[in-house]
Amino acid sequence: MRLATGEEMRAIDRTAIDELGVPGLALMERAGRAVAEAALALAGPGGRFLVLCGAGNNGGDGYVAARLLSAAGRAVELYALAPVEKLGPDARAMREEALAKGLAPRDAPALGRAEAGAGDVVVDAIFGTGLSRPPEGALAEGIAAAGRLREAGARVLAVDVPSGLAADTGDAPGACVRADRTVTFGLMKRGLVFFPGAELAGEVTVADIGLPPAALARVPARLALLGAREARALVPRRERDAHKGDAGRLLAVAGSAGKTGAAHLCLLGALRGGVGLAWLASRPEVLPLALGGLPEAMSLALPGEGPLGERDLAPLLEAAMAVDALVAGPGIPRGPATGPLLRELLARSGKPAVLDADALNALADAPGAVGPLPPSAVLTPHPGELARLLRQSIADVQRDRVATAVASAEALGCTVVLKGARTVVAAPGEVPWVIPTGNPGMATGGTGDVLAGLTGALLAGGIAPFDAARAAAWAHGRAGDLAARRLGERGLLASDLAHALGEVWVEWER
Ligand SMILES: NC(=O)C1=CN([C@@H]2O[C@H](COP(=O)(O)OP(=O)(O)OC[C@H]3O[C@@H](n4cnc5c(N)ncnc54)[C@H](O)[C@@H]3O)[C@@H](O)[C@H]2O)[C@@H](O)CC1
Ligand SMILES: [K+]
Repeated sequence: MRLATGEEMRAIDRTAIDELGVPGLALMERAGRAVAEAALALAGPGGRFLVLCGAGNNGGDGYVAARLLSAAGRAVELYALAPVEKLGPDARAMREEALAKGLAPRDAPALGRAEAGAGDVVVDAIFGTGLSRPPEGALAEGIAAAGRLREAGARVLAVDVPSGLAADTGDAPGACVRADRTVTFGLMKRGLVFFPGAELAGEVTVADIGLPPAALARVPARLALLGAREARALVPRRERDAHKGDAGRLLAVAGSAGKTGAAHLCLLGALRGGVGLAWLASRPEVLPLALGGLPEAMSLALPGEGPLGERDLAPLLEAAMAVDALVAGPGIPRGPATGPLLRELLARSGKPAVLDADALNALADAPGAVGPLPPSAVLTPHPGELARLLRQSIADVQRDRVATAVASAEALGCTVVLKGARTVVAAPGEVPWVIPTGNPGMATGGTGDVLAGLTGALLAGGIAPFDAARAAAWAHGRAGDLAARRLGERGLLASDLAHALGEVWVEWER
């Protein structure tokens, strides 16, 4: 599903109105109708509606909703929180129509005295995508009143976005409405997907307000949200006559003394991810500990000790030539020669590869800017790892996660999976995707190792790197969500998540 910014919505609206002849008032009427329908569905029997209208077209939608709710015979209190001179022509016309139908607008002080309770609905039409600075004055009072009325038992329905939310980022620069539901228009907004916006918006629905497909097509999509059906479509069903070779062979370079669990979880992720055959390459003393309880996995001992380096290239390359994909990184022993070894392994084998954790740190250890990798590589950094690769601070990486993921994919020439709350997957020349699955319970040791193994399994199964990365990130988050339902976010272990991948496949194979 495509995600839009406020600026993109304005460009689409302008195209629809100015070039395709769709009357702006018709769009506003449909927007207000969608709000009125959602408000009726949210209200209790006989519930009243308190409609709070601000200074822009968002307020215009509110005036339409108030008129339609009143016409449906429901009790409506209409609050006009901005002077009429501030309204644009469409919103002003809708206000006049509401007044002509007998609605009398009240002011901000009256809202301060308003009361509401269970069954009532507050319609928040104070700010939409036009918010340009933190709310203040009567408009901020409106936001505060919505909060007070919600505490008293009313439900809050946000029009387009919760008022006070920055529609492009999901940040709230000042006071912001907390909604139970949000009806957004035409396209899903970015700010409704990222935190805290995703939390403040409640349940979000996208209403079709009749924007012509030609207007939507005129403004290219720059970000998308991976839905369940889209994720599932990335992973082909297994043929009925498949054998283990078809499901792919994976070589994982993982684990070291003290980090045998990272290798175990990586292999577990790969096996639960459906790989046909999986090998763990590691130092001899690591193998028995890492593969305990994993009889399905095979092993490749890398003789010697200490960090991975030049002398490991020959055995790794030989093993790599016999598999379909590689994973490198979880818990590997890292030294100055590890980065060059991994680059050499990828270049000489030509196999698609997931690079995670200390493989990324090993690349970052090299002096100067980190140069491009083969296009079939998939990097799965958390913000700290990406910051090291890009020679930036973590705050820089996190400031605009989408932009960082896109820029790093371009600079590194391959797929980048920027992990965190709302993982972003980017690849050179592709529209980036946001992954909506997952929960804070996954912020626990080992879940990244599971993702690396799972991504490797999908790569080994022949799925293209960008598709494998997106499907794996989605399924990983979904498995985390399913496991957290049973164990709680607090109780969730990385191994629980790996096993819950089986439940995701049950959903997908239905
Ligand atoms: N044709 C269109 O453009 C349509 C727009 N629609 C609605 O219009 C909204 C966007 O309308 P607008 O661009 O008018 O923006 P808003 O309705 O979000 O209003 C913001 C208004 O308040 C002002 N403002 C911004 N921040 C402020 C602050 N902190 N304190 C005081 N005033 C502030 C802005 O200058 C602007 O006039 C959408 O969210 C959607 O609800 C819908 O009616 C569908 C059609
Ligand atoms: K709003």
